[in-house]
Amino acid sequence: MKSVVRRIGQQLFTALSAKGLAVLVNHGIADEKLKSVYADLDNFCALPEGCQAQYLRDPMSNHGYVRPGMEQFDSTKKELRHSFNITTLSAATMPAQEEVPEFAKHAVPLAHDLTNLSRVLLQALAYALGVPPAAFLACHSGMMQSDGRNPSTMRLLYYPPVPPDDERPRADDVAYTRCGAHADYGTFTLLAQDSEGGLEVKLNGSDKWQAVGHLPGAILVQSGELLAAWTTNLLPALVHRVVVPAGAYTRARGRHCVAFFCHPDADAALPALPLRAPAAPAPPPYTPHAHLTLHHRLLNAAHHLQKRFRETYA
Ligand SMILES: O=C(O)CCC(=O)C(=O)O
Ligand SMILES: [Fe+2]
Repeated sequence: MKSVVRRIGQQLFTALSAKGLAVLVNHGIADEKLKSVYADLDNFCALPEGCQAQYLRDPMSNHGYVRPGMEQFDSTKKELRHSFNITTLSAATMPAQEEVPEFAKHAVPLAHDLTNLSRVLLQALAYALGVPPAAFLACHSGMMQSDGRNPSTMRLLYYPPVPPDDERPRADDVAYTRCGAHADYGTFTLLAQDSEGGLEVKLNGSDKWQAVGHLPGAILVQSGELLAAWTTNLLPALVHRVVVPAGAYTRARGRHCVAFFCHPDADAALPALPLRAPAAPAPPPYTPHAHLTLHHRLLNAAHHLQKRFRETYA
């Protein structure tokens, strides 16, 4: 088992250091589990606003429903996106049985699966970086423990169909997008998506957006800002966005995905990296929020996260 995890670590390190992105196959999470939560989120989005309002995101815990426009990465466009952030697994904080019958029943096991998968990847990465796997794992011990010690979040996302240009009132002369450019804030993000497409990334060193193709059943691993800061950019954060597809047919369809944002515990001090690393590559040309110094980010992951939330949530 240990040698398998080591090998995964080597492959993950190679992919994340070259691209900030890795593709996982044979991860053991059945597609049906994802389809079930996609359907539950559709049902939640179809509820009357008054009913949804009980579940609006709580800024303290980051848990809850985020309506389109409430979180913006790109202030120049309207971001058409519904999210349901899950940071605690208590059924009382999820849509009730009478509203979306199996929401909690589907979401909780999926959150456990993604937590377990994250734990394997954390150990694998630790081997590759030369830090003690148990210590690195211990820095993430509060993931999905529902006790407020760790900000890791499973987010269900639904991007509704985009209104066709000719049906948009002139006064509403606003450009739409699905998700503006950003890098995620934590250690890494696991991303499972349906086959609709639209995800684009800037691979390390390039200023060009590249579409990420859809590999059925695969889960993407995207490195986050905290991992980049901790490794002094040996593993650069992946800048990504979700664009509106070009064709009228695909624009008229919704897109679903599940993102699992893996973060360290709020009070964790990450183990020091051994100085075996080669010289860190130059930072990517697009460095969002460059005013936050590396030093500051490293010392205070919790403040870093709160700052990002202030920047993006209305
Ligand atoms: O929908 C996606 O594929 C990505 C969503 C995303 O980047 C985010 O919520 O941070
Ligand atoms: Fe993201």
